[in-house]
Amino acid sequence: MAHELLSFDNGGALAASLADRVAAALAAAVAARGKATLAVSGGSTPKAFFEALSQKPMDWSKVSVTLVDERFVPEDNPRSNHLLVKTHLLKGKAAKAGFVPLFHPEADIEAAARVATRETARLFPFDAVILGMGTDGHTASFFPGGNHLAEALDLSAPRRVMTMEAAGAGEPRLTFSFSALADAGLLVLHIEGAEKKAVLEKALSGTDEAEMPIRAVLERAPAKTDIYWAP
Ligand SMILES: O=C1O[C@H](COP(=O)(O)O)[C@@H](O)[C@H](O)[C@H]1O
Repeated sequence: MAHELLSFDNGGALAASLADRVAAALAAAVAARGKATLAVSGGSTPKAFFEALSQKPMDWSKVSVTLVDERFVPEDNPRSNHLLVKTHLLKGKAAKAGFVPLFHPEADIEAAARVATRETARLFPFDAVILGMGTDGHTASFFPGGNHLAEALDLSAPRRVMTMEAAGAGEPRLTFSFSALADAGLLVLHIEGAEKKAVLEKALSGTDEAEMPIRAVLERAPAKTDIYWAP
């Protein structure tokens, strides 16, 4: 499907613009259906965006927030994406939002994925999904060499939370399937820096999704992907 590159002078300008855009999408969903759903990424890139979004006035009590992917670690682990969102987004005006975690303290990660699939089923389709991208071309936890990559990228498979292990992933991961993310009302890829711009250009110049899973989003997502970039 189509994608569009939106370039900004700096990360602050990007964060402000993206926060305006996401807040408008969530407010429109609340006005239309009485509720809104948002799935965000972890990593280092989204902090300024989270801070800006947390201050947007709207009826946050009607908004459910979740993660596109999570490490199989509890919320108090410094590498937890939940901790990142709690610290930078679920505060200020956004403190009233509901948070739906992917991590659950089950005996094993497959059991946690089953619980997360059940607990997140009411969120689809997402009103807004904000993806990130690693310099290896992964997005969500769709990692090159991931043990469940082909199933995760299958758009005809049911929307669900899956497990993923990969050499580049560190801990075992929980991730929404591509089918759960790809038809969002607003689908954004948020990347910053010259290195990620070069990774994006490489992704756009080829077709092998196993090499660079971000290509699935750029080429096959039914929703248009808006790429927010700043140096
Ligand atoms: O592992 C992850 O990394 C990507 C990108 O993170 P960044 O630190 O380079 O911004 C992120 O999109 C994903 O949610 C996260 O789990």
